[in-house]
Amino acid sequence: MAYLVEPTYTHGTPEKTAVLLVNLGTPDAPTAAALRPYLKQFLSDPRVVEIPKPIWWMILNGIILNVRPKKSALKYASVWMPEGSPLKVHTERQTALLSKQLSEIVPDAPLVVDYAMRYGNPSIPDVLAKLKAQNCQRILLVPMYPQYAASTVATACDEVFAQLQKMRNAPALRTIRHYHDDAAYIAATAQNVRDHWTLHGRPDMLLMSFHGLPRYTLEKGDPYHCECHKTGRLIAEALGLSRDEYRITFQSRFGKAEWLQPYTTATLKELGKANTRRVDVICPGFLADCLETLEEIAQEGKEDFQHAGGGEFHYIPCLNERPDWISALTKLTLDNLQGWLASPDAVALEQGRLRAIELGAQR
Ligand SMILES: C=CC1=C(C)c2cc3[nH]c(cc4nc(cc5[nH]c(cc1n2)c(C)c5CCC(=O)O)C(CCC(=O)O)=C4C)c(C)c3C=C
Ligand SMILES: [Fe+2]
Ligand SMILES: [Fe+2]
Repeated sequence: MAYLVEPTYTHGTPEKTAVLLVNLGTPDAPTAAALRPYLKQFLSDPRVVEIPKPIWWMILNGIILNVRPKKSALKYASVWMPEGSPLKVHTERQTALLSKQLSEIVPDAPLVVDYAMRYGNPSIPDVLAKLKAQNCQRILLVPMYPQYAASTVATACDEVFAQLQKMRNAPALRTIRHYHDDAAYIAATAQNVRDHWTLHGRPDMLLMSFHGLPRYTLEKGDPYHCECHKTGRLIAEALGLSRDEYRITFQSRFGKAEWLQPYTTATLKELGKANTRRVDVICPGFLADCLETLEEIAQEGKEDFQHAGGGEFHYIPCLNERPDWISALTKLTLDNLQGWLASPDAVALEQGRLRAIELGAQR
C-alpha cells in the first residue's frame, strides 16, 4: 500500500534554516488599477483599521476604494524607480546584501534568505511555500520595523502563523518583536545623519518623523509611541544633541480620528512660520525609502515648511543599503539564530557575530 505524503515532502534534501524579512508591501504598479487591490487588502486588515467591520466595510468599499487609488497612484508615480516601487527595490537589495554578508560570515550554514510583503507581492503565503519546497524547517521572521506596532509587526506574525496553521509538517518559527534600541541600528542611523552633516553642515533643527498611529492605540497599550521616543532619544544622544535641537513627530495621518501627536506637518509649518533657517528630517522608523518618506516628507513636507516661511529643507534618506545598516541587520539575524545551526556552525556563528560587529565598525 502506498503511503500518502505531502506534495512538498523532501526526504533526503538537507534541512535548511530560513531568514525571512517581512515588510509592509506596495502596489505592483503606480496605477489606480494596481492600487485598488493593494489598498483593499491593507485596509481590510483588522489589525490596521479597528473600526467595527460592518461600518468600516461600507466606508472602505463605498468611499475610500473609489477615491484613494487614483490619488495615491499619482503620488506613487512621482517616486517610482525604473526597477519598481522604492520600498520593494530597497527591500530586495537589503535581502541580497544580508544574504551575501551571512554567506561570507557563516559560509557552511544551510541558510536561505528571502523577503515577503504583508500586503501585495511577493506575498507571505507564496514565499512560505517556496521556503517549504526548499526544506526550510526553521524560519526566523525579521519584521522590517524597528518599533513594534500591532498594525505592523503583529499582523506580519499573524499572517505567517495563519499559513503555518494550514501545514501538517510545519517549520519552527522565531520572531523578532522589535529592535528600536539596538545599538548597531542606532549607531547606523546616527552615522547616516553625521555623514549628511559632514557634506552639508548642520541644521537649526533635526526633525525625527515616525509613521503615526491612531491615538487610541497608545491608550490600549501599544508600545509603539514609547519605542519611537526611545529611538529618538538614543539617536539624539549618539549625536550629542540638546533637547532644543531635535523634535520627535508623527506623520501619515489616515482618517478623521486623532493620531499620535505632534504631527509632522503641523510642526514643519510651525518651524516655517518661525522662519527657521534650516530643518533636516530623518524617518528612523522606516528602514527603506518609500512613498511615505520620498513623497510625503521630501516633497510635501518641504513645501509645507518653505511655504510657511522656512529656509533650507534637507531630507536625509533612510538606511536603505548602507553597509553599517546591513552589518547591523546581519548581527541582529545572527543573534537570533543562536542554537539553530548545527553544532560545528555554532562556533562559526559566534565568530560571525564578532565579524559583523567588526564590519559595522570599519565602515
Ligand atoms: C513604519 C511603520 C508603519 C506603521 C506603524 C503604519 C501604520 C498605518 N498605516 C496606515 C495607512 C497607510 N499606510 C500606507 C503606506 C505605508 N505605511 C508604511 C508603514 C507603516 N504604516 C509604509 C512603509 C508605507 C509605504 C508603502 C509604499 O508602498 O511605499 C498607505 C498606502 C499609501 C497611501 O495610499 O497613502 C496607507 C493607506 C494605517 C491606517 C496605519 C495604522 C493604523
Ligand atoms: Fe502606513
Ligand atoms: Fe502617506
